[in-house]
Formats: sequence, C-alpha cells, structure tokens
Amino acid sequence: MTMTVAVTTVPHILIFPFPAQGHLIPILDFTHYLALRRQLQITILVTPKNLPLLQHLLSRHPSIQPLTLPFPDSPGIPPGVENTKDLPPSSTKSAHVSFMNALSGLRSPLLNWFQTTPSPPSVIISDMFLGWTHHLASDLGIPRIVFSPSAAFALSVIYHLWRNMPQLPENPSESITFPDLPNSPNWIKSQLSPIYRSYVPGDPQSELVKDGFLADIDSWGIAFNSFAGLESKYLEYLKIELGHDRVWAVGPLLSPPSESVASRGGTSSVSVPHLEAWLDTCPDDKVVYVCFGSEAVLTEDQSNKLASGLEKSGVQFVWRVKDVEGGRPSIPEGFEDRVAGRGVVIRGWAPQVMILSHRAVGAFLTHCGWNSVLEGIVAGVPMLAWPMGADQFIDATLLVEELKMAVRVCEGKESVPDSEVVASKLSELMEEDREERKLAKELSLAAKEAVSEGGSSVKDMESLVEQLVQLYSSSD
Ligand SMILES: O=c1ccn([C@@H]2O[C@H](COP(=O)(O)OP(=O)(O)O[C@H]3O[C@H](CO)[C@@H](O)[C@H](O)[C@H]3O)[C@@H](O)[C@H]2O)c(=O)[nH]1
Repeated sequence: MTMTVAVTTVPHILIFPFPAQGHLIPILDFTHYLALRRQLQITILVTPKNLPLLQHLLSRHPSIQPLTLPFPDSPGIPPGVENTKDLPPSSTKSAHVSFMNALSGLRSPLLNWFQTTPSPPSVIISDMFLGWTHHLASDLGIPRIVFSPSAAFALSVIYHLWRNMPQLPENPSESITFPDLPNSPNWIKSQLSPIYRSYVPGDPQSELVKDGFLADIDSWGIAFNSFAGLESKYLEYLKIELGHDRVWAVGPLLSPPSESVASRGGTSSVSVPHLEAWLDTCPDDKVVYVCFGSEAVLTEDQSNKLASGLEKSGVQFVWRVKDVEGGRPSIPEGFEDRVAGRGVVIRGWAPQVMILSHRAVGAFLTHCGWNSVLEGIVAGVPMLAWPMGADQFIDATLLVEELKMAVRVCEGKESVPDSEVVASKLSELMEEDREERKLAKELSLAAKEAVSEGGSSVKDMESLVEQLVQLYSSSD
C-alpha cells in the first residue's frame, strides 16, 4: 500500500476511478484539470494493475499521490483481472455489476487507510459506479462527489429508473415514457439500462448496485463530463431532482494539450505517423471513422454486413476493430485487399482523438458511448449512430432527435445492419451540404468555447474547486 504522509495546508481530495476505459480516461483528464488549479492536494486510488495507467498523470503532476490497494477477491472476476478491458469477451456482459461488487470490498481497507493517514482527504470524488463510497464518506463525516463519465441526460433517465423502480412492460415493442423529463422521451425496454434490467430483488449483487445508484443520488454533488451548451435542460432538471445545485458540467474533458493524443487511454496499435501520412493524402471531410468504443465486439454477421456496407459505399474509411485474442475472425477474409488504399483497418487500440481531429475525417460511425460522442462533437463531425447498450440509446436520442447532428444506421447489440442501408447512409452523410455537418461544426465551436477562458465549463470547474476550498476552510 502506498501511504500519503504529507501534512496538508490545502484541501486533500481522494479521486477514485472505476477501472473501465470509458470511465478511466475522462476521470484522469478531470484529475489533471483539478491538479492544474494548484489549490488541492490529490490522492488517486487504484488497484496495482491499473497503476501503469496513471503514468502520464503522475509524471505531469508529481504532487499527486497514488494509493494502491489490492484488488479484492471476487467470484465473478478471473484472478489477475483488475480492469474490465482484461476480461475475456464472454464475461463482459455483467462486467460492470461484477466490478461494482468486487470494488466494494475495498471499503474496509480504505476506511483503515483514512483512519491511519495523517491529514486524510476531506472529500471523496468517485465514479458513478462506486456509490458505496458515499456511505463510507458519510461514516467519515466528509462529502462525496460523483464523477459521471456519462451524460446528464443519461443519468437523468438512469436515476429516474432506480428511484422509481418502474415495472418494465413484457411486450418488447411497448415503449416506456419518462413524462417527468424534459421532452418526455421514450424508449423500448431493450434500450434501457441493462444494469437496471438485470436487477433481481433480494439478490445481494443487484441490491448493492441499486443501493449504489441511490447513494449517488444522495451524494453531496455531481460533476459531469459535459457542458451546458450541450444539455443544459438535463443539468437543470437534475438540480431540481437532486434538490441542490451542486451539479457541475466541466467538459468536454480534453486530453491535456501536452499529452500526445495518440496515446490517450492506451498505446496505439498502429504507427501514428503512418496513419497520419495516409490521412494527409485524403481530401477534407471525406473519411469516415468507424469505432464502437473500448468494449463492444461485433459478431461475424455484423462485421460482414458492415464491411460490405463500407465496400459498397465507396467512401474512404478507418475502421477500428476490437482485437479479441483467440476469438472469432473480426473482419471478412479478403476485405482488406479489396479496399486497399481506400480504407485502413486498425486491430487493437486506435488513436481515436487524433483520427477524429484530422481534417480528412468527415463522419463518425459510433456506438454512441459518451466519450466518443464528446470527442466527435469536439472534432465537429456528423455521426452515424449505432447504439448498442448501456447509456448509448439515450446518447443517440440526444444526437439524432435533439441536436440533429447524427443519423441512425442500426440499433442494438444483436442487430445486423443492412449493408445497403449502411452504404447509402454513409455516402449521403458524406455530402458537403448536409445540415448535420453544419450543426456539428457549430456544436464543436460551442464545446471549445465552454472549455476556453470564461467558458461555462471553466466556470463550473472554478466553482467546484472554490466549494472544495470552502468546505475545507469551514471544517478547520
Ligand atoms: O481503439 C480505441 C477505442 C476507444 N478509444 C477511446 O476509449 C474511449 C471509449 O469510451 P466510450 O466511447 O464512452 O465507449 P465505451 O468504452 O463503450 O464506454 C463505456 O462508458 C461510457 C461512459 O460511461 C458509456 O457512455 C458507454 O456507453 C460505455 O460503454 C473514448 O475516449 C475513445 O477515444 C480509443 O482511444 N481507441
């Protein structure tokens, strides 16, 4: 265990990430921006195998102390696995539930650390999947702030579900409406949070998850990787729902400017200069980038149809295929030869932010994971939405129906797209005068403004830090 020994004269904050890439990447960026303020002492808690992922953050901010606690034994997680990215694909279905349960085993070692550390943290900021830290914080008499890597819209729906526990209809095509939310959105059952749908009353793992979300709702505050210009009505809705205004939108959390965007979240599995050189040969806005986040793996059927759609469309593309060790073939045989020169397939980790921000990239076929959505917005590219699970259907509603900067191309984790539809939607969206492209460029400017001096997210970050400092002064 690494111990913090310094006696602090500034507020001491504990940051506790959830070990899944879609959660870690933004909370590490968030921690970087907190550290830049130099008004806080920061300790960040990880289990040993995740420590290397802190390398960039710690070398940039030597004052940040890592705290490593052993990963608790857990029946649902193979020995040696401490990050959802290292789970075999067959076990990723309930990965988040297993990890939420496993990590709650850190409660007692963490309590012990708090009780034996000189100047322990006066606030815990932890991922939305670590609701139990709210109870620990309450026992310690300190506040806990939720860090949300998901949208305020998505959490409005998810918190509504856990608070009200609505019975979901038997009929899979019957939609469920959320009349209390702005615009009364609706989705069918399979599009709602799989974690909520998997809840089994009385089952200890399910009860811990439910309790965790309710504890999030009761927490002192919540910080979103989002910005007011994107979803102010949901941020405002949450303030009313939560009964306080400690709801900060501090995003989009961009990679620190000094950090190579090519290594964000992982080391690129392709040569970045090579890829850049290829993109440099392409005209502006003519390449589509295809990626389904850090977790989703396509079935053979899905890959075949997508590949065929890409082929038929004639567009230039970069397709990131999730590498599955010893798993099924991920793209059809001969595909790469047939599209040589026109398309690039990346097996493994892609330098996503670099790709999206290249002038040649003009569209993004995405599963609508929130980080990808924000990265696409910053890059100003219109999107083709294929939501698959988690919060992605809600993000797709925001992109397609509200922001109108995306079109739907397929829906669902099990659905197989029609290759003709993929091809036509791709070539249509690549047209220059599409409204989606214009709106995407406008939103990109709004996103950049939010994180520039005087912007709404900078102000929210300042207000968050101010409140942390005030809390600390009042506890003296
Ligand atoms: O080859 C890759 C693949 C992913 N990424 C990055 O990994 C992150 C992926 O995050 P996201 O797009 O949000 O997708 P998931 O990994 O699927 O994220 C999970 O977590 C998100 C935040 O809660 C949710 O919105 C998603 O639905 C959930 O699946 C992004 O920053 C990507 O840039 C890369 O850099 N290279």
